[in-house]
Amino acid sequence: MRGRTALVTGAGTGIGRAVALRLVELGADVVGVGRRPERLAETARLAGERFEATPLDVRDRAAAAAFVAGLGRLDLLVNNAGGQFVAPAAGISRRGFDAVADLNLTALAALLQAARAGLTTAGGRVVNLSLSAPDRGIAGLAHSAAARAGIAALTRSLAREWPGVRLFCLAPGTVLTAGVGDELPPEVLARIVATTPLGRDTSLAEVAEWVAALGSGVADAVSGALIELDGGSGLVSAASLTG
Ligand SMILES: CCCCCCCCC/C=C/C(=O)SCCNC(=O)CCNC(=O)[C@H](O)C(C)(C)COP(=O)(O)OP(=O)(O)OC[C@H]1O[C@@H](n2cnc3c(N)ncnc32)[C@H](O)[C@@H]1OP(=O)(O)O
Ligand SMILES: NC(=O)C1=CN([C@@H]2O[C@H](COP(=O)(O)OP(=O)(O)OC[C@H]3O[C@@H](n4cnc5c(N)ncnc54)[C@H](OP(=O)(O)O)[C@@H]3O)[C@@H](O)[C@H]2O)C=CC1
Repeated sequence: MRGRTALVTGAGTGIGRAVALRLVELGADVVGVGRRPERLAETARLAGERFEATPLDVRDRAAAAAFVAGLGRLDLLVNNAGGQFVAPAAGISRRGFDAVADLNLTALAALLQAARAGLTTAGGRVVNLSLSAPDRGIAGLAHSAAARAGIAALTRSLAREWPGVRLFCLAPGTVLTAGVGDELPPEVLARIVATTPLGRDTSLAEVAEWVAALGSGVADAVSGALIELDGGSGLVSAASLTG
């Protein structure tokens, strides 16, 4: 990855940090964004000088577009920033739905639009993080499942429209980050993990390695693909986070 520039959103925590560190380890120059400067600063401390942190809210369209355009040539874009709250659909207000749809789909689409020229110049690659099997429905996550299914469709559509740019949708199942621990009680996470065919979670290192591999060019015969990194959980049943 030496000599290549990567942008990782949500690089201050969890999956985003692990991805940023792995890419730096492989020689890339990594730009990491997120809202909380102190989280990004910790990633920078761990990563060393080839990581550059910029506080940015990806939902701020103007700021995000200007920032991405300023990067110029872009070899790899990792759209990892995301999140939601767990609630039954009946308890999700219009504003709540909009907030989650915006963060996980609309803002991501806008960032891709802003990065198109830089990606095209580089013959670059994109990894969009989604969530395992949203198309089967996830009870307690209607807003996010809808947005995440949209990411896969967006990935496929842009793969048709942007010649020379490879786009992938990487959909983990359960990755035991602090972020997911704040959202879901341990017994719910244990139940989801136990019911996956492989009976296991997905490690941070595995997600980071997949992103690095897709970003490195080993999968350059592929574009538009959805890769479910979930121990097979999407195969067995629609998930429920509400019991
Ligand atoms: C098959 C395998 C499967 C595998 C399944 C694997 C397990 C799950 C995998 C998922 C993993 C992860 O995502 S890990 C990442 C975990 N971390 C997170 O997701 C936390 C991030 N969440 C957030 O930051 C926020 O919730 C975010 C979505 C961005 C919204 O932030 P905002 O500041 O824009 O929102 P706010 O202004 O606070 O609120 C906007 C509206 O949302 C409403 N709202 C906010 N929280 C609410 C709540 N708990 N219940 C109802 N409504 C809520 C508010 O009342 C507002 O509506 P009004 O009242 O009408 O005004
Ligand atoms: N952990 C899991 O089991 C799974 C996670 N995922 C997805 O993978 C991604 C990373 O998850 P994980 O590391 O576990 O969770 P985290 O909560 O640790 O990561 C989310 C990251 O996104 C950043 N972020 C959130 N909102 C914004 C915003 N508006 N602008 C810029 N950055 C933002 C956060 O930083 P800050 O708050 O500082 O802005 C944070 O670094 C998420 O999209 C998540 O939904 C998918 C499947 C499973």
